[in-house]
Amino acid sequence: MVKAVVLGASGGIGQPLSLLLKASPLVDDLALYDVVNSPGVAADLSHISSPAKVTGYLPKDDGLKNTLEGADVVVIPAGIPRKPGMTRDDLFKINAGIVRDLITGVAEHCPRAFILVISNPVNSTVPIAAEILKAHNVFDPSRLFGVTTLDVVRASTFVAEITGEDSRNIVVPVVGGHSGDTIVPLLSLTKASVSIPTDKRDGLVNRIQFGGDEVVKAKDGAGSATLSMAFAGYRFVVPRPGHWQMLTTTNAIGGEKGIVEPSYVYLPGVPGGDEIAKAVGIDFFAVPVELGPNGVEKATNPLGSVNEDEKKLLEVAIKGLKTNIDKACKMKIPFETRPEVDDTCWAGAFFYKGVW
Ligand SMILES: NC(=O)C1=CN([C@@H]2O[C@H](COP(=O)(O)OP(=O)(O)OC[C@H]3O[C@@H](n4cnc5c(N)ncnc54)[C@H](O)[C@@H]3O)[C@@H](O)[C@H]2O)C=CC1
Ligand SMILES: O=C([O-])CC(=O)C(=O)O
Repeated sequence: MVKAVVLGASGGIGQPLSLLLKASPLVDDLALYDVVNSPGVAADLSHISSPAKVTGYLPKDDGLKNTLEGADVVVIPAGIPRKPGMTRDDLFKINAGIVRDLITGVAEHCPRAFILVISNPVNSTVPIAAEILKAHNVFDPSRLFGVTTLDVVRASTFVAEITGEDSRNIVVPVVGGHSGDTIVPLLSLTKASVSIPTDKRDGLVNRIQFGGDEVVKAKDGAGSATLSMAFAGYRFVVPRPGHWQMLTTTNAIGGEKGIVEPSYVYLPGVPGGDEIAKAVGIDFFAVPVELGPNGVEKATNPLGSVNEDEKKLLEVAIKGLKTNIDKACKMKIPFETRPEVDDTCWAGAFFYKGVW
């Protein structure tokens, strides 16, 4: 039995993601939550002839609790998207509060679920989520994931456009974070081995880093990537058929091993992560992680074999990420009822107090 939850299910990402989850025979129970329209989305999806039972909840009548109880996987695309001219960091103020409230619900009602944070800015919302979970004494770093899969999906697509390969056969490790130059595609480690013309390399890196802006600009005020993000989010939750699959969380819950997917995680808390955290000098960083029934089985370190250009990209990314992580963590407002939080980051305590 797999129960999947989507928080923010009525939105641009939430609806197509919920559709894909409903269509999957691997999901038995699908619970949808939003501040608007979720019962309608659930009623609509419930007519689809696939096994999952679908329910939709609003905040009233203990809606969040009823959504989350018994959840195995909680995907969070709740929050506002960018408009042209905005950075992901500009979303911090509003989305940080939304993520705080939803993660508090997760901590209270399904603390053992795999938590997949899509809401931007991922570089900061994931550290915030970690702090909330810590404040509730239920933080398991192996179960908290910042979803960076769209960067990986874009990398495969854009490399294939240049090389003429089948994009499904191309896997590019994309590390770092999820915004502009914190996104670092390690093209030198692409599998299958491809030949990218030298004069196309910089443009390709830039397109992967700023693929989100391409969509924001094209949508011209109507939001950011939703359909490709739904695909990417689904890919993180449910396995795909075929040899290009990178089996993911539902398989992992089922006990399957050897599932690898890049994700933005709290490195010091996951097996293999300590060494990478020391190498990059920050605690949150996206690397390919191997998943298992308890979440991250192992963080893999591709950084040892990168080329000189990639080393420079990494330096820039680490600097930007440090700022994003510090921003989430530096909100030092001590308060008396604060549960035990470690002294590296107080954002959770801050949120608890309802200051944000
Ligand atoms: N990680 C990634 O790669 C990507 C992240 N995103 C981010 O995903 C987020 C959502 O994007 P869209 O779906 O396009 O936005 P949207 O505005 O279409 O949908 C957001 C949904 O969240 C709901 N919501 C707001 N506050 C809520 C709360 N407290 N509880 C539950 N639901 C709540 C809204 O009612 C709305 O239905 C944005 O922050 C966006 O930047 C978008 C694309 C890629
Ligand atoms: O660009 C945005 O704001 C949405 C996003 O994260 C992406 O498309 O990668």
